[in-house]
Amino acid sequence: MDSRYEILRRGGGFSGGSAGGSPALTGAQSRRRKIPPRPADHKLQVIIIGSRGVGKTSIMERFTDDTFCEACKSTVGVDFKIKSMELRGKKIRLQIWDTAGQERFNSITSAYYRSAKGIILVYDITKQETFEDLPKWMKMIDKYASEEAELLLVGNKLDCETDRVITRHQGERFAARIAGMRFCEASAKDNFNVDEIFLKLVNDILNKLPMEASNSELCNSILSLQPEPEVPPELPPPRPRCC
Ligand SMILES: Nc1nc2c(ncn2[C@@H]2O[C@H](COP(=O)(O)OP(=O)(O)OP(=O)(O)O)[C@@H](O)[C@H]2O)c(=O)[nH]1
Repeated sequence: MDSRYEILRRGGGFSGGSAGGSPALTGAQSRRRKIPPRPADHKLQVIIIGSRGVGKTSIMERFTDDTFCEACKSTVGVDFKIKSMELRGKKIRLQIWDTAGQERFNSITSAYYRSAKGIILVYDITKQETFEDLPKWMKMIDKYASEEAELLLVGNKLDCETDRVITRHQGERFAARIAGMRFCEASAKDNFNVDEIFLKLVNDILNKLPMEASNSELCNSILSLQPEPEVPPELPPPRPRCC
């Protein structure tokens, strides 16, 4: 079959093409359509957990779609989004699992922990109980997640500074007690530190991949979504995992 016909047929019905007498593609269009998308160098899964209403969905949607919903529905079970990103010259296909904060979904959500290479544990800096729930979430991590998973604690809703009840120091102290856990505060609403959460987590995950460790690209790290800083100042340097 004529390869040009193949291209037209696959593209048929899309975006305002005329019904009869298909115009020939220009050389440039033809070339553009033939190029398949570059396959991902790495496919990674990360999971977002934390109590109800802390902003897990909002963080995910701010990162994947740059949107924020003032009154979104509670997640039922598990939802996910995919975002491709460039990091250190590698194409990363990131699958983000957004879990329900309600306890009654724990039996469903726990099934997603095992394959996650990174875990984002979120609390709300304006809600004491979401911080007090953290040990409960750590138990879930200990029980269901891989020991190799990178951990990041996020105090969300930083834009609500006047309603803050959990100090930054409390968040830092909690994270410091968990071997290898990083910490930052963020605002999904104001889009503060959201890209950094994912970039930092993926960067840490890549550092653990055996192939990557010997790769000289490590010396020239570039986080493509954010030209600078490479390591956000909010995040402390990694600590070795030990108890
Ligand atoms: N002010 C402010 N509100 C936020 C922020 N992030 C989320 N919210 C609001 O908090 C509420 C809950 O947000 P969600 O993203 O649905 O929270 P969730 O953790 O996914 O909730 P569950 O699915 O029930 O577990 C919504 O009304 C959001 O608009 C933030 O950074 N600042």
